Amino acid sequence: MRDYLRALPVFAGELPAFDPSAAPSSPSELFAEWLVAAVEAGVREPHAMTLSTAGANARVLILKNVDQRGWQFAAHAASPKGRELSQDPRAALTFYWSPQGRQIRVRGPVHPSPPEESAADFLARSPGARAEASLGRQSRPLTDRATLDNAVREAQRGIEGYVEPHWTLYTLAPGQVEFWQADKDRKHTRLRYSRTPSGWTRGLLWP
Ligand SMILES: Cc1cc2nc3c(=O)[nH]c(=O)nc-3n(C[C@H](O)[C@H](O)[C@H](O)COP(=O)(O)O)c2cc1C
Repeated sequence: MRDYLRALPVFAGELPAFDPSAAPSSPSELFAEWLVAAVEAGVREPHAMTLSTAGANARVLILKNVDQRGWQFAAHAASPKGRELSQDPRAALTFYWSPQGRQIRVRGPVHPSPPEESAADFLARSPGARAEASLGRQSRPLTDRATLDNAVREAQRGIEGYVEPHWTLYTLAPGQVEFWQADKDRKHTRLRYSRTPSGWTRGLLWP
């Protein structure tokens, strides 16, 4: 396996240019620029990201929105990640867009959004996704597939107009955001934004 892994290429293909001196003053603006570039480069699911929680746990989630408040995602509050976030709000998000050799790391505390925003997110989901989420059993042991199918079928009967009260739109308010651009010679470009009381500061990091 070691030789097999060693033979796999890293940062193959053409990599985009990144000039940190021309970067916008806020990380959400640069994130939006990189996201659009990732879509144009054909990255599949560029809005899939790894959420790491303080309980030394990580999983992939879908990004719901980014604005001046932060990066948003949605989940059931009774899931392991929901419980971990209520115990310790410190978290990190990681994006990796392989065709471009780009990584983005976002760190900061996570807060639940107001119930009406969470409800709007829940209602925007498909009926099947709402029914599944309404069960509130995520990550618990499952005896067999038929039990899941029956439970979802049952939940779908009363799903019209129902809002799952534990469904939560979370916002990670970033303290630091790092943009990482791969370089074939390993002289990667790293630009880190740090939040200060007077706004964002920017600085380069050693690769
Ligand atoms: C591409 C992708 C997108 C996902 N999106 C979400 C999501 O938006 N919300 C969610 O709760 N789980 C999502 N999941 C499932 C999570 O990775 C995870 O399995 C689940 O939330 C249970 O995590 P937990 O046990 O840490 O709470 C997604 C998985 C993948 C692979």
